[in-house]
Amino acid sequence: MPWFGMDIGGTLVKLVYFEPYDILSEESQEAETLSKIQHYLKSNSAYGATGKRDAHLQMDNVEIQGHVGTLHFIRFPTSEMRVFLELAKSKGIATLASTVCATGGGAYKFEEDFKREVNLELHKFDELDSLICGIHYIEANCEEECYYFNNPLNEELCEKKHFDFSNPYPFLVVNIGSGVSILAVYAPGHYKRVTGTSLGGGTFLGLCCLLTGCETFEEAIALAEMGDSTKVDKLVRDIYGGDYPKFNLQGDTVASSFGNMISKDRVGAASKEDLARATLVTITNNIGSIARMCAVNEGIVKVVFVGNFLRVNPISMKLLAYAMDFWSKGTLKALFLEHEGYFGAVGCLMELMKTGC
Ligand SMILES: Nc1ncnc2c1ncn2[C@@H]1O[C@H](COP(=O)(O)OP(=O)(O)OP(=O)(O)O)[C@@H](O)[C@H]1O
Ligand SMILES: CC(C)(CO)[C@@H](O)C(=O)NCCC(=O)O
Repeated sequence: MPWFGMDIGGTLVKLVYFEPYDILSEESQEAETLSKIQHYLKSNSAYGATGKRDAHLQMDNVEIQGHVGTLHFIRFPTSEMRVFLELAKSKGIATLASTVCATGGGAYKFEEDFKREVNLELHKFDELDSLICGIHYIEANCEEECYYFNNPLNEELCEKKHFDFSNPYPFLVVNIGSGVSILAVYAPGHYKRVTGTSLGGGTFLGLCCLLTGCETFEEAIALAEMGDSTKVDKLVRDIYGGDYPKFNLQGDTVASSFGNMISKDRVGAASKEDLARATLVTITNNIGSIARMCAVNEGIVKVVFVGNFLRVNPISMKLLAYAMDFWSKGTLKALFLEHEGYFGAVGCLMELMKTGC
C-alpha cells in the first residue's frame, strides 16, 4: 500500500501521508517503522523552514481502500530534500513502500536521487492533474473546506463565510506557488491550463528578501502587515490630485506600483515594512487582474485561489476578494480553500489509489 503522496515544488515540498488505524494497531515491523517515521515528521514539520513550527494539519476518519485512518499534511523547503532523503534512508522508509507517489517538478528532478539514496521508485503524476484531483477529493470529504470573505477590506465588518462548493462547475483555479498557473475546470477530469505568470509567490519572497533583508516568508508577511504601500506606490490622486471620474478611477487606486520610488526623498521615507507591503500588494493585484481577465474570457464566475502563497497571508486573500468583486462589479466570486497548498500532494496519492478523480 502506498502511504505517501509528495508534491515537490519549486519552493516547498508538500507531503501527505495516511495513517491507517487498523494496521498501526497491529504489532508488526511495518507498524513500528511507520510510527517512527510519523513521530519524526510530526515533531519536525516545516523543520528549518520558518524558524516557527507550522500548525500540524490533519484529517481524521478518512477511508481509503477499506482502511480508516488519518491523513497528515506536512511541508518543508525543497532546499531540504537532501535532509529528507537522509531521514527516509535512516528510518527505513523503503521497507514500508516500494513506490511513493510524487508530483511537481521535483518528481522529475529528484527521481534518480530517490532511486539511488533510498531505493524508492517514484510513481509520477502530472502536477496540474493532481491539483484538480486533490481539490475534488478534499472538497468532497471536508465539510468546511471552501470559504469567501464578506466586506473583505472593512476590518469591522469583514467576515469569513462558508461557501457551498458541492456544485462547483465550471470554476477557475488560480494556483499561486513559486509561479502561478491558471486553470479552467469544466467537469471532473476536464480542464485546461488557460495561462500562467512568473510573477508569483516566489517573486514576492525574492523581492522582499532583496528589498528588506528579511530571510523567511513569515518575516516578509510580518513586515508587510505593519507597512503602508501608499508610501511606495504612486496613486491616482498623486497624479490627478483626486479621482479620475470619467473612467471611475478613485484617487486611492494604485496608478503605478512602486511609482514613488523614483524620488530620493520618498525612498528615504519608505520603511522596510512599507516596501514589503508594496511588494505584496503589487504581486497580489497583478495576479488578481490576470485571474479576472481569464474568468471573463472563459465566462466563469467562481474563482478559486490556492497555493502556499496564501498561507498565513490574509492580506492577499482579502485583497483578491475585494479586487475580484470591485473590478467585476460583483459578478465574480473569489473563493479560498482551507488546505490551500496541499491539493497536489493529496491528488497524486488519490490518483494512485484510483478514487475516481
Ligand atoms: N515556509 C515557507 N517558505 C517559503 N515559502 C513559503 C512558505 N510558506 C509560504 N510560502 C509561499 O509559498 C510559495 C510556494 O508555494 P507552493 O508550495 O504552492 O509552490 P511550489 O509548489 O513550491 O511552486 P511551483 O508550483 O511553482 O513549483 C512561496 O513562493 C512563498 O511565497
Ligand atoms: C512551472 C510551474 C508550472 C511549476 O509548478 C509554475 O511555477 C508556473 O506555472 N509558473 C508560471 C509559468 C508561466 O509563465 O506560465
